[in-house]
Amino acid sequence: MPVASDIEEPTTDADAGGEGLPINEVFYSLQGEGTLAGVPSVFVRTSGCNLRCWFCDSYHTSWEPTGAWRDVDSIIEEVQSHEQATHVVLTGGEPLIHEESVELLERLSAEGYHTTVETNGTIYRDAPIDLASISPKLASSTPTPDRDPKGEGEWEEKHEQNRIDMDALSQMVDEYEAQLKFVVTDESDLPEITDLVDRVRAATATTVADDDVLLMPEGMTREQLDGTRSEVAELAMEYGYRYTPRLHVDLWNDAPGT
Ligand SMILES: C[S@@+](CC[C@H](N)C(=O)[O-])C[C@H]1O[C@@H](n2cnc3c(N)ncnc32)[C@H](O)[C@@H]1O
Ligand SMILES: Nc1nc2[nH]cc(C(=O)O)c2c(=O)[nH]1
Ligand code: SF4
Ligand SMILES: [Mg+2]
Repeated sequence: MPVASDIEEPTTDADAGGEGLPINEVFYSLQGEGTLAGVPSVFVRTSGCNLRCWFCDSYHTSWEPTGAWRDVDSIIEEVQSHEQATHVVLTGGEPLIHEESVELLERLSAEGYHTTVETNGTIYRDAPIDLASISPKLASSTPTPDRDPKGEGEWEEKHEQNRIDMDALSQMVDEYEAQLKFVVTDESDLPEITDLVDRVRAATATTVADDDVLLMPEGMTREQLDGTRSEVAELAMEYGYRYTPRLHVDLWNDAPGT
């Protein structure tokens, strides 16, 4: 499976502008999260993010964005090289910070692919998205000085201000088939989740069923998930929400390109 290091020379600043999209990695795997878990899929990971979750499992797309600028043709070509795949997952970083993601999705859709977009739900774009896999960020994601993986809390305020945009979130839920996939650190996250789900329900014309709400245990390694998955599974049963595993972590731990 191709990994980040297979992609030309990384740029140091994925926000710096260029032709096409800053791509951190393209790889073929099983969708590990959400309602399509287990489906063979090609992942296209853009670089750059408007948030900075302390726990981000894609550090080199957020805290230290790296990648190579690639045109849409070359990305499509690499996707098509995985001949068995009918599903493509566009992720990041935050893929919807890039206007060019719309063109990529249009081309993928025209080629007949099912498209999932993994997004933090803060930016709305009009694009052929078959599944909006929205992971709104909770207060427990905020990089306070004691949890900052890089600096001393410089991102705390910006992250806190930008992590929820109700207009973008509601529009996404209204326009696309959507799942709300929350990263759960412990039971203290649940009141915020129920409140946010209520607010989304009030703001949209769409029915958001309890099983459109997914609780995903926080953890980027098997060892970390060992500390969260049982509690999160119990919370899903208690609240009537859906549990999603992190199948890729269970299968391959934190290996690159999985
Ligand atoms: C790296 S993000 C990229 C897409 C988008 N920026 C977002 O956050 O939804 C992909 C998925 O991984 C989740 N994620 C990131 N770090 C995680 C961690 N340590 N444990 C569990 N899920 C994590 C995110 O919430 C999101 O659902
Ligand atoms: N196998 C696998 N499934 C995933 N689902 C969402 C992912 C992501 O990073 O967005 C992801 C990922 O990184 N790997
Ligand atoms: S929003 Fe997504 S990519 Fe950005 S820091 Fe959080 S988990 Fe990472
Ligand atoms: Mg991932």
